[in-house]
Amino acid sequence: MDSATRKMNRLTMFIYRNNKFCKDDSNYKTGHHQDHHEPRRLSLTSLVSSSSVKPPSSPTRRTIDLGHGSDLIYIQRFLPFQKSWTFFDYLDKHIPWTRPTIRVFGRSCLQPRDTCYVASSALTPLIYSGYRPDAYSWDDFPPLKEILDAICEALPGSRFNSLLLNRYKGANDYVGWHSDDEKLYGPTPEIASLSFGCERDFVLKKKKLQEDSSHEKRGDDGPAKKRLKKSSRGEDQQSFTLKHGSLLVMRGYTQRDWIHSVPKRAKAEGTRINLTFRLVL
Ligand SMILES: O=C(O)CCC(=O)C(=O)O
Ligand SMILES: [Fe+2]
Repeated sequence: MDSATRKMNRLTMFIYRNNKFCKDDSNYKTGHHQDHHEPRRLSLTSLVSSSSVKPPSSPTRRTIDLGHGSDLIYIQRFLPFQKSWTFFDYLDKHIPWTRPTIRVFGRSCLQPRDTCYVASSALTPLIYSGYRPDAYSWDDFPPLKEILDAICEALPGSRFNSLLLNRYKGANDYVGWHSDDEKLYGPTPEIASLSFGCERDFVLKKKKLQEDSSHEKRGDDGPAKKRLKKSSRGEDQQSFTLKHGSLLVMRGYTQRDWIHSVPKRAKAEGTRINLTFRLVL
């Protein structure tokens, strides 16, 4: 075989393997995504220099009316698959993740996931579960600005100036029942939630009138269940599997009238990174 043929064969193999991978995106469901190293030809510099974050054709957008002025938008393939892995790797490596001690139901405990907070300067600080994260600057992480631009383009008229990042390092990491109804977001916050990596369930449950309005944030499942009247599945509960590269937007009175959680899932072995963009008023 001459060298030109060898070159051609290598090129054909490269194209074949990449296409095969693009079509087969099933292996990240349980977080076994080691294959994603194969097609990552995009350099990190292209993360900030190219404008290819925008999907080539507009992905399908589902609106879910929760009733009484609450609704959700779900866009499954908001970011392209491989680009999403490039973001995942950047965030996994470059975000200064911490696992803080928080207070839940009067007790101190380690937050069951890693976190980081990014916000524009001089905003009212965020405090949840007795924890006040230091805010990093958007300038520290240029790819986050790129993601923010893509979200703003998809949601005309929406504004975001802060971002809470969460990293779930396997099946036992979770976020308990809570709503993001802190005063600093106003009465009808819009929260845009972008997911990367291992798929996890995101469950919403309608608040009951009996619920104690001063409930603590992001607790474990037990006490929240006790305070809530038993909720029948159906209209009062919604569940989504948040896919790699997907965008979920919570709007209207969703934070006032609903609680949400990402429960532990034995089969979710891989790492998941979630970004929630918010507007501090
Ligand atoms: O990880 C998620 O999908 C949700 C995170 C969340 O609810 C929060 O940070 O308030
Ligand atoms: Fe939340």
